[in-house]
Amino acid sequence: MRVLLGRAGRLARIAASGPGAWKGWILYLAVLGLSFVGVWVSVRLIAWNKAFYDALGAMDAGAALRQVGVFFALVSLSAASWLAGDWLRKRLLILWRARLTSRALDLWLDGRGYWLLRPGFSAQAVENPDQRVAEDCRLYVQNLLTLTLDLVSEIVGLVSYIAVLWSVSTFALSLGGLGLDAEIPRYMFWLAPVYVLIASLVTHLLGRPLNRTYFEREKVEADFRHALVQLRDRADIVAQAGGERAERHRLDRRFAAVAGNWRRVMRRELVLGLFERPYFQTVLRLPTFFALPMYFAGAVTLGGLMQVASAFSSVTTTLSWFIFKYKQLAEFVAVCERLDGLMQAAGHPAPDPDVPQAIRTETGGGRGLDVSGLHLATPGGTWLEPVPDLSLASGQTMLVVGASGQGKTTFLSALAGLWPFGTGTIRRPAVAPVVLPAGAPVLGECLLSAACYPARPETLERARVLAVIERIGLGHRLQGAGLAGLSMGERQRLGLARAVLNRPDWLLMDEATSALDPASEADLLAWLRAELAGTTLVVVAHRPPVGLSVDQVITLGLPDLERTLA
Ligand SMILES: Nc1ncnc2c1ncn2[C@@H]1O[C@H](COP(=O)(O)OP(=O)(O)OP(=O)(O)O)[C@@H](O)[C@H]1O
Repeated sequence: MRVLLGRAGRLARIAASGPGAWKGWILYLAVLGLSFVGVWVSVRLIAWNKAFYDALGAMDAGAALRQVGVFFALVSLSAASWLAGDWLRKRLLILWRARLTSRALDLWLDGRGYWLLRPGFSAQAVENPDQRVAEDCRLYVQNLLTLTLDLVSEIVGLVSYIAVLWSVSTFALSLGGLGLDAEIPRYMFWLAPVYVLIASLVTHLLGRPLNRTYFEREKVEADFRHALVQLRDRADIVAQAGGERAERHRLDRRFAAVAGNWRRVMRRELVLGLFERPYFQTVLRLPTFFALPMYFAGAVTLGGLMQVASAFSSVTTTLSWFIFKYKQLAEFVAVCERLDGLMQAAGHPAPDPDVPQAIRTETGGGRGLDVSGLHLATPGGTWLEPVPDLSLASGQTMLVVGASGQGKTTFLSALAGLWPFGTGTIRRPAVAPVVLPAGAPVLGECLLSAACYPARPETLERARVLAVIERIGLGHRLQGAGLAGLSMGERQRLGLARAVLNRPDWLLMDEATSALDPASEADLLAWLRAELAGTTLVVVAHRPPVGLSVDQVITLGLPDLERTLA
């Protein structure tokens, strides 16, 4: 319980604090105030019960008609306050959800959690972060509002209903029928909490396994959705490989986990429902039966009986909050665990502590690079071949070669400050480099944003951006098709445009021109070098790029076979 309150409290602090937090609190208090109006109407309806049924018992048509009018007035007030409360509650929901989402995104992106906390990279990898940010933020705020607002108004309601029940259940229950010479004064009043306490304990025992099952449900649903997104993203590869059956098998396996979890949820909800459902249906009827002995003994009128039954069921229904909300509480517990887990992990993203992470990075004033004693390891702790010590002056070009799998890409990651595993020292420019990764992935939503990434197109001079796109030979793609179907060579051209438009102090290129024909490669690299004359260049390639003069070559691990033969 303490752990849950800790998690829920940490998340609530994020949602309800910060600049302009007062707006949220005003909305919260307004919703709370409106829910009190609802409580007042319910209390008033208990008194209405007596007045109406007594009027019926006395065959007083005028009084009964007046009570019909009172009834409609009360119901209208209740409906109006409910609708207003619901509207304000929805506004509050989006306000607090936006804060929580923004904080989650800050932590996830700024601390590089999205990179460091990937499965296979970190011992505390965060699974399905997309679902946690997109859905859990919404579910958390939704449940927080429903549960806390309900709880407060239930507590206020409870005090009012208890007062009413105390005042109307004046009669005692004689235990003479059981052979005892005793009686329980105000027995209807004492019966209510005992009845609910026993029911709550039973509910908790039957419903406890639901927490874990709900937690699993979110995970398996997210895994299934993610598998479908992967199929969409890799549509061309799957189609070329004729991988439909393999994909179907993968999706079936993920869905089998969803179905398995669903069956477990069904079983557990059935067990809980076997108790909860009959309880729900009897809680409103039983009070009348409990009060019948007094009615037949002539201690109360028909109106009095209805009033005491109504007060009793109001008290028991309010006290039964825990029972009726059990499933929602279980879901809330699961959401708090997932969302707080993401926030905590992203706040201190730590890769596997058992693998050495002793790479010292110094940022020098210039654009040069110095590497000494650098020895890199994989996230699993396997050492790669040591990187030769090197010194690259500002504006120079270095070619990195080596057979496949020797650590060239890993070396670039380490230079960029993204690879924590290993030992040694790197002195590098202060500002982050532009990295053109192997495979030439394209980031951005249209050609303009992809060419400028990570700069936003509106921050650069539009005529220049268009001229660069023309220069790399993609002017014809400015209209229409967006980024769909760009060839590997075209994506690599876009990468070169990114480098030119972002004008980095240093540029890391991983097989960034491998798909270009030699003439285009020579032309574009000469253009890139002229545009970025002062930029320090580190180029990973299995064959020296055509048209780029290289100042230094280093070989990582085993050399390329081609170079060995040469
Ligand atoms: N996230 C990771 N988890 C486990 N092993 C990794 C990871 N990243 C890289 N490795 C391993 O580290 C080694 C070096 O990989 P790297 O990609 O740096 O090689 P490379 O020299 O760039 O290869 P290629 O020329 O084929 O692109 C490989 O054995 C690779 O499997």
